[in-house]
Amino acid sequence: MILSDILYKVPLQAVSGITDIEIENIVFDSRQVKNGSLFVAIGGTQVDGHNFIEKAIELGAKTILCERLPEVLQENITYLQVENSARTMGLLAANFYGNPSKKLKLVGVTGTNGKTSSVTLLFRLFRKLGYRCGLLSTVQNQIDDEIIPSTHTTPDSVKINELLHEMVQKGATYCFMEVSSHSVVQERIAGLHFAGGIFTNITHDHLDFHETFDNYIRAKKGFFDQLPASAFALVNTDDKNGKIMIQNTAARKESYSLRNIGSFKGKILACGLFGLQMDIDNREVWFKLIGAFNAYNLLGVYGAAVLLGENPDEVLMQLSDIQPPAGRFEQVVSQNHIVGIVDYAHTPDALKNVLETIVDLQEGNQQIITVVGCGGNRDATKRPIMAEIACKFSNRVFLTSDNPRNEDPMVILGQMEAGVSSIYMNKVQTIEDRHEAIFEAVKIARPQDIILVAGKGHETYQEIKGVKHHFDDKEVLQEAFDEIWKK
Ligand SMILES: CC(=O)N[C@H]1[C@@H](OP(=O)(O)OP(=O)(O)OC[C@H]2O[C@@H](n3ccc(=O)[nH]c3=O)[C@H](O)[C@@H]2O)O[C@H](CO)[C@@H](O)[C@@H]1O[C@H](C)C(=O)N[C@@H](C)C(=O)N[C@H](CCC(=O)O)C(=O)O
Ligand SMILES: Nc1ncnc2c1ncn2[C@@H]1O[C@H](COP(=O)(O)OP(=O)(O)OP(=O)(O)O)[C@@H](O)[C@H]1O
Ligand SMILES: N[C@H](CCC[C@H](N)C(=O)O)C(=O)O
Ligand SMILES: [Mg+2]
Repeated sequence: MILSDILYKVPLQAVSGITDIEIENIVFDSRQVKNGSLFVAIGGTQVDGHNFIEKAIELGAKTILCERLPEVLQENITYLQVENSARTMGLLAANFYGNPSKKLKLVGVTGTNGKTSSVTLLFRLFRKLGYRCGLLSTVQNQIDDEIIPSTHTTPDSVKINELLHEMVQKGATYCFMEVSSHSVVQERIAGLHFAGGIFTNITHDHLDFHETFDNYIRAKKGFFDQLPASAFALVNTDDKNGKIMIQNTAARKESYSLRNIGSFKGKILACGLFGLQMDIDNREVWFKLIGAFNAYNLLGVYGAAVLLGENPDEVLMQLSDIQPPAGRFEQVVSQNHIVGIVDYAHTPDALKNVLETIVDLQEGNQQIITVVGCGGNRDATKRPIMAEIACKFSNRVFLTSDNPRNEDPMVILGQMEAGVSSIYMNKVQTIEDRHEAIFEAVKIARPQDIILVAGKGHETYQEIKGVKHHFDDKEVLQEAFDEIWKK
């Protein structure tokens, strides 16, 4: 594509060089540059992409998009100077791929917890309603039946536009995507045209990146601030920051609630291992998802579908038949009836919600045994809190590793242990190796006991020092059940 076409309606501070040149691709990593690339220099959390401009030119980049021009400009290279290169990259990527977000209805979901659950429900619902659909999520990206592996909750702006373009080519009329707070701050969603946005909730997470909770709120609000007037902004008003999200949005303000008034009202009638029984807009419905927190996800999804023009009765009928995504309250039951639950709870609020749900299901002298860890190179302040929550709601707790990444697992575990009150000391044990921790949990379990293995959900790896080793909580639980309890 010709550079001047990619620059259509893109604000630039300065241009040096010709713009009628062919651009092969847009890249923001010098290691991906090929002949004819447009290289975007972005300031990062580790290094500054501006340091790699020379390298990119050596490798064949003909155009450089940057915030600061190099001291010496090279001949035959076009330099574009802008205020914010990440944001501008979003605009260029959209133009490069023919603005695919305008050719389908794109709905984004943001919130600390419930994004994957909500977008997956929406994707499955709209497919059942007869539409071709796309999905961008933590678990996987998808175009109808085709599964495309996912590396981030929200990919970079070039990848998003490339995938949306492919969705449009394949006839998709809807795409449901997760909008992480990182993606808003890093402008990964710049230049996208949303038909709607949903806010699930905001609780403690990612303070390593945002530094303060106020900054975290501001990041999520940034998504709603950029929605167009034609979109809807649907927020959970039972979350105390729900209304803040839509203070400055141009979009149509809508709300959902189990406790307050709202555009979409719901009530939990019953909640058990069978799923949820709810009253939604005066209709009684049964769902297959477990846990009160899923009542919020279901209500938000219902509201969004109605706002997108679907018939409420049809929506509820189809939604009642949908399964949750992988690794969200997934059960593995042993032959002697020990109930294993694998759940992606990796924040204090998610862990509390899942454990409260399990406590509600607890009968007689059933024990709750929790296996949990906290990720390395991520918010360290949530570690002591999560350990204390695990102890508060469980009879026995095994603290263990969850993607230590580049940190020492024993340091992470020490920070978790520091949060455990002295009254709980006798029920908690630290076992660094996750495989061993799950096996120990299974060894001490009796029939009917519930073992929660939290934090990794659908993940099929344990990331240690940059290497992803195969690890699947469900597989390990099954293996432990088979080895220890199969007669
Ligand atoms: C903290 C964070 O968000 N990091 C993301 C960020 O990287 P960064 O800012 O650290 O990049 P950097 O290494 O400092 O490099 C700066 C720039 O120099 C470039 N560079 C670097 C080296 C080189 O040789 N040449 C070169 O051109 C890089 O490509 C980059 O453009 O930009 C990269 C490119 O888009 C992302 O891959 C990377 O995600 C890392 C892998 C990551 O783990 N991110 C997580 C925290 C994340 O984004 N999570 C959210 C979900 C959170 C949630 O809601 O749970 C997500 O959306 O996935
Ligand atoms: N609406 C909700 N409110 C609170 N907790 C929830 C909600 N929905 C799901 N959870 C809990 O959070 C966990 C993660 O859910 P989900 O994967 O849907 O969140 P996410 O926002 O996509 O997370 P991530 O930020 O990692 O992408 C679930 O396994 C469950 O324990
Ligand atoms: N999207 C979250 C996932 C956390 C999952 C948990 N298993 C971990 O590795 O911390 C993050 O990147 O913080
Ligand atoms: Mg997710």
